[in-house]
Order: sequence, then C-alpha cells, then structure tokens
Amino acid sequence: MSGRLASEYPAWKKLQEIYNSDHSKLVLKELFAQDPSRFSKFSKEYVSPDGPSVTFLLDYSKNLITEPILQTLLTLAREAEVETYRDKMFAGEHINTSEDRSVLHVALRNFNDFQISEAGVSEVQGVLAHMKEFSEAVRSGAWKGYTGKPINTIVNIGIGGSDLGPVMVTEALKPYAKRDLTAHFVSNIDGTHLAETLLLCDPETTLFIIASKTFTTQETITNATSARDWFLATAKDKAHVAKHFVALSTNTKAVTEFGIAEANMFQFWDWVGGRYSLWSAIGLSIALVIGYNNFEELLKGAHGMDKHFKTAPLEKNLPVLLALIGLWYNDFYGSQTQLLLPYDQYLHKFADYFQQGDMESNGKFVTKGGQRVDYQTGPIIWGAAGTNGQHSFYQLVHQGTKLIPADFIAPATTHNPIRSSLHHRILLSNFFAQPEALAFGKTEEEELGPNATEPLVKSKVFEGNRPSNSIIFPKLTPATLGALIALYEHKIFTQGVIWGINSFDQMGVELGKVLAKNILAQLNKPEDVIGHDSSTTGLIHYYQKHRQE
Ligand SMILES: O=P(O)(O)OC[C@H]1O[C@](O)(CO)[C@@H](O)[C@@H]1O
Repeated sequence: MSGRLASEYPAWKKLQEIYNSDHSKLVLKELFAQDPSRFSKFSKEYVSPDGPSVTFLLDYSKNLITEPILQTLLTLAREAEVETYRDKMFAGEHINTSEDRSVLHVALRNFNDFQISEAGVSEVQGVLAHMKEFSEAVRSGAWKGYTGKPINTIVNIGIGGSDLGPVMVTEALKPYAKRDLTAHFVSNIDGTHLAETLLLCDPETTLFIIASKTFTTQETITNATSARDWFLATAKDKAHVAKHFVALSTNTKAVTEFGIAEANMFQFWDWVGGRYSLWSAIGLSIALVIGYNNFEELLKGAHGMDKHFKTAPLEKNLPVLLALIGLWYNDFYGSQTQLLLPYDQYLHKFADYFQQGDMESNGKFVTKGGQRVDYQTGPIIWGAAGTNGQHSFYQLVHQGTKLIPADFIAPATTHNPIRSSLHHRILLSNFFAQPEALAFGKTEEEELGPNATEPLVKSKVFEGNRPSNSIIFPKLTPATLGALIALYEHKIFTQGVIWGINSFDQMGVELGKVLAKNILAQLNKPEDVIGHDSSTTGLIHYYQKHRQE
C-alpha cells in the first residue's frame, strides 16, 4: 500500500532466488520426515484476547515452506511496512488514496480499544442502538405491518457487499436464527430473482430492507422500486410504505427521495467499504435473523481478531502468516487460485463471500503510485462446502497439472449431532484425510499389485506435495465466525500492502456499468445500435429479432 513495486524489495529478490534454487527440494514428505517438530513449529492456536471466547488452531505445516523461507517472507512484510500501514488503517488515515477515504470497518466493531477520530465514528453506537431497538421490535411482533399483523418475512434487496455478507452470515448462523422469521435476499437485476421471491411473500407481513451504500446501484434501486410497486398494488396507500420499507445507506437524500423516511434509515459512512460492510447497518438483516445480541457477539469476535492483528508480532500474527504463505504460491509458484473449503454446511457461502472480499480488493494491476505491477496480485478465490467438492473438482486438485493452495476449515463439534455425531465424524475424517492426501500422495510402488499394468499404475499415482492450511475450531458460534471473517479480511489487507495496491477501491467494475447504460438506451430499435464492434452489434441485433416483450 506504500505504492512501491513489491518486486523492488530486497526480500522479494531473495525469495525469487530461494524459489529458483530450492523449490524442487521442497518436498513435504521429506520436510516432515526430517523434522518431527514441524507441526508444533508451523501451527498456532488463536485465543481471543478478551470478550466472548474464541479459539482455533491454524495448522500451516503442510506448506512448501521452511523456517528460512518464512523468515524471508516476514522480512518482506517488514520491508513493505505492513505494521505501519496497519496502524495507519486503525488510526483512520486515508489509506484508500484514490477515493481519499479512511478504511474503518474496524471502527464498526470497536469496543473502546482503539481511539479513532474520524467523522461518523462517534455515531456508530447510536446506529447499533437503533438496530437493536428495531430488530427487537420486529422479532417480538411489536412492529406491525399496515394491517396490524406482525412481520414474518424479510427481504433484503442489495447486491455485492450489500448482499453477500448478510447472506453468508445468516446461512452460517442458522442455528441461532428465529425460525418463524423467513429471510430472503434479492440481488440480481434478473426479474426472476424478485418475481420468485415475491411469490413467497405476503405484503401484509413482509418487511423490505433496501441495502445500498450509495443508493444509486441500478440493480438495487430497480428491484426496490419494483418491490414497492408490488407492495402498493395491495396496500394502495403510500403512507403504508413506512411500515414495510427501511433503508441501509450513506445517502440520506436518495433514501428520502425514494420515499423512505429518515427515521426508517440506518446510516453508515463512506469509510465503510461495501465488501467490509456486514458489520455496519448492512448487517440489519443479520440482527433480525439471529437477534441483536448474537450480532453483537459476531462484532466482538471480529474485534478480538482486530486486536490480535494490531498487536501480535508479525511472526505470530495469523492473518499475516496466511497472507505471506498465500503470496509465496501466488507470486513465486505461479498459482492462480486459492481454495476455501469449509467442512461445515452452514459455511456454504463462505467462498462466495470472499470472492468479492478478496477479488474486488486485490484484483488490481496498478500500484497506488500508478505503476503497472510486474508480478501477480490477487488470487482467484473459489471453493465449496464439505465433501461436495470432493465429488466434483478435487480430482483436478489432486492429480491435475495446477498447484492449487487450499484452506480447509472445520468445527470440532456440529450443531446437528444426528446419530450421535456419526455424520460429523465422517465429515471430519474427510477434513483430515484430504490435506493428508494432497500433501503426501501415493507412489507407484504403493500401487503395484499382481494385475497392475503400467498405465493403470501411473493413473493411480498421487504426486502429493500440494499445500494446504487447516483451521479447526470448537464450534461455529457468532463470535468464532466474526473472528474467522476478520482473519481473512486482514489477510487480504496484508497482501494488498505488500503488492503496493489500493485494496479499497473498485474501479474495475465501472466500465461495464457505463457501457450497459449506453446499450440500454439503444435496445429499442436496430437503427439505434451504434458505436459498437461488429460482435456486440450482431448480438444486439439477434436479440432484437428474437425478443418477445
Ligand atoms: O451498496 P451499493 O452502493 O449498492 O454497492 C453494491 C456493490 O457494488 C460495488 O460498488 C461494485 O460491485 C461493490 O463494491 C458494492 O458492494
């Protein structure tokens, strides 16, 4: 984030030399055989400094690293001034330089530990109090719809960071949910998303939460307007909108113009990035579903990780370690992607969430200083929950030609111990087996048998030496989830600092929006379609010929 090219740091050059001379010698089977204490050296337990109890173990021993490599990666972090930029973030300095903004999602979950002076920070507690009061009124039935019935359905309308965080967290914390309050999330501009959702809603008992930081996002405003039309088709009187529509936004003017009273608006601030906003008013749907107290536990769990990130020395700092190990593969091994593999069905949206979290943050080719990078930046994030991935894409991870680092994540205890936790033991046996198989593989000799033919033997070989991290925690609680999300947020931050990029803007999503706006105005008549290449023109003409309105 200093804006310097990462490849100019002496430690980067040293890492390149180490990779060139040593990478073929980095064989996990041998590294483990040589050092019986490898696991204890390369694993760490996180224990929350205070607040709700959160613990987890991060085992990073199955990585293609040695102590000297790790030390050189840590030197790289120091040369890139990760600690300085971390402190700048916590101090509210404008590290989002292109938008001249501070980056203060940590202020949304600050329980008086960090002194941050930035406009809006002193209002955080007031908004949380509003969220508490409102969510309790809805959950208790005290908040009534326009015909006097309590709310039993909520529909969050938002996209990107105004959708993915609430979706992921409400799914992850379903065991804490109020089961008679149904939550839907509408994000896509495709009318199907809204239409199918509205089929499940009753206007008398549905609350629409319009979640948009800017309140100008085309998808959200179009969906919100259509939802309001649907509601008014039954409710008739515009005054009833007040009982059924609330807004989560930084843009008071646009919210009131839409017809939502300021009293029904939950404010946040420009220093909350969309993909870091679930901790803000954007988390209202979370508070409604799991209750405000559980939402606060989520914040406190994240705050514990913030304190760890802020104070732990780099060599013991878990987000920093994850970042450095990921960077080693991304920039020296040429790995293009990073897997997130939660062995917990409740975390089935975790990888989707961090697709935006990581890829919108670190998918940048220009440094803060405006230079084209000469190395890889953010990885492609993907993944799936539990054993599902094993029956689809793991084949390629085990025996394909690509090196795909993977993070395995699992709880020791399930919320659903059916058949005396038999399912969970089977699930966890896979959680333990997969990293083992990836790391240590299976040789030709192990496959030789009386009927073995050479091609068959070869096809059954697992080369191994495929790296992974494993994270295991006692149980998926709100606080544990908060800490896990913050762990990955700070990992993304650390990598962005080292790569010298701005992890907090998203210029790359603008061009498509501008072009779509222009095309929308040309869709009516073929003669309006001008200014495009022949492919785009041909596609639009084909659409115009075949559409039925
Ligand atoms: O909350 P808003 O302003 O509607 O924006 C939604 C999303 O659009 C983006 O700006 C671009 O995809 C994201 O960063 C953001 O989370």
